[in-house]
Amino acid sequence: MSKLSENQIKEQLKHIEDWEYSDNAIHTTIEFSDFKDCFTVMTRIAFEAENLNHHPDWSNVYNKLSISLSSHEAGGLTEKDFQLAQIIDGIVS
Ligand SMILES: C[C@H](O)[C@H](O)[C@H]1CNC2=NC(N)=NC(=O)C2=N1
Repeated sequence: MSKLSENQIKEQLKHIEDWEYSDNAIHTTIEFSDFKDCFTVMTRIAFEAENLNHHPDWSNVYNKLSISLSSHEAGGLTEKDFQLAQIIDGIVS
């Protein structure tokens, strides 16, 4: 999958909520009421990521989940990153 141009990235950013673009990746932090809720969502995201064969760089501390998406093989952002971001938005909203 090919790396998106800056203009394509700008267009794609309109379709996702609460993600910021920096360092060739998109990032978000989500807060839950507790660890159990957070890990439940992480499990759901993990199944979607496997399905897409596209995986988040993420970290979790108690009720907070920080996610960065980029396409390692393309060395930047591809449509898959935005596809997964939209799926994550759907799971958390
Ligand atoms: C072999 C397999 O297709 C690759 O390693 C996939 C798996 N998941 C991936 N996830 C992400 N975020 N970027 C990749 O380039 C990537 N590549």
